Amino acid sequence: MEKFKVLIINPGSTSTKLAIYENEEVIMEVSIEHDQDKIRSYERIADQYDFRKEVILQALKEKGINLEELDAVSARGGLLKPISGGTYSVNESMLEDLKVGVLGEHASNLGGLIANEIAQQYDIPAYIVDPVVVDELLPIARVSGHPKFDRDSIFHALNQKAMARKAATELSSSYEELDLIVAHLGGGISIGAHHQGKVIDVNNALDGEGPFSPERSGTLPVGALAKLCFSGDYELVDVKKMIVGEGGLMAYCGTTDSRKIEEMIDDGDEEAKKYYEAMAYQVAKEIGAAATVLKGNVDAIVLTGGIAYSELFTGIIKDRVSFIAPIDIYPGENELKALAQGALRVLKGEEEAKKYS
Ligand SMILES: Nc1ncnc2c1ncn2[C@@H]1O[C@H](COP(=O)(O)OP(=O)(O)OP(=O)(O)O)[C@@H](O)[C@H]1O
Ligand SMILES: CCCC(=O)O
Repeated sequence: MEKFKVLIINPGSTSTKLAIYENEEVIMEVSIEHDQDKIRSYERIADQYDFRKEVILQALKEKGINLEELDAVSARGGLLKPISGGTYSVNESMLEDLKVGVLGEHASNLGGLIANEIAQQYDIPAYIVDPVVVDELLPIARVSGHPKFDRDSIFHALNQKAMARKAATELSSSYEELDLIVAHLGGGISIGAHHQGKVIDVNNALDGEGPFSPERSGTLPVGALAKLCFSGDYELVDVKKMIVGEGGLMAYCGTTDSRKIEEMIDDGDEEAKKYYEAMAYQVAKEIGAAATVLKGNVDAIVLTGGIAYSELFTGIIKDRVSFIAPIDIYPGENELKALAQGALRVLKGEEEAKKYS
């Protein structure tokens, strides 16, 4: 069997994760935690380009990786224009959009850019796989409630699709044949209705939709929010932070770390208990909504992301949604493997790389 060696790059807000895969096997994996003061010293995420690239190259050097042996680079990226799911070749239009942040700033914008530079140097292809802007929404799901606003699909597409494929394998079926609900429970929370391989509805996890999460507000009462915006007490930047970064558990309990919240609950903190349960309640409610999108035909509900490690949290959700379908719990995320698999499907000729335009 032909062997392919792929460098994987996954830039997150506080860390950069790297791996080398030889076909499905991990040869090396490392998570580089960045100095937060250093990260904050850059005005824009795009300004971190040189810093992150150097850190990556240094880490690969320290691990003794010979970049000449690589067959491809696969990266997480980015806030591009809406696209369907799959593996994309990094091309000029994509690089332009990642540089200017066509849909906004996100750490994953750096993925395609850095992958491209390394790939060019070694004359190999660079790919991105299932970026956060994967948009497979049904036309009806795009309607917001006012013609001035459309609903956008921004979510944990890479991990949701990887875990949906895993669930399909365990059901001895294929992703394209099943109807699944996938709840990614991380710093942000997204709940996707997957219908035969397409995410036909999902909450926009980066812009105040869906359940609240450790660091995000989710949907807020819109009239009260409009009033607050015009109170004169807040700038746009403050309100944006309430929605993403400093909303949700952070605003209620002062931490985004669910493990700390559980310690607070163990110590008898009733407020922490109320808000943690409320977050699980909102997740369950959104899963119920996704079940209606799938008209009740749900083969499985998948719970994933960091908080899926918590038996307390998943227990509250299970209690409310187990009547809908069997529940599979795949804690954490498998984004590095998903990036490798996306590139491998193309390198092995099982899929053609899509073109971004
Ligand atoms: N064993 C655990 N038990 C409970 N919660 C946990 C556990 N491990 C991680 N978490 C929680 O998971 C959350 C972070 O999840 P994750 O690492 O998936 O998010 P992220 O990668 O930072 O953000 P995102 O998933 O939105 O990209 C935090 O609230 C963290 O406390
Ligand atoms: C919603 C996209 C991924 C994230 O930043 O949480």
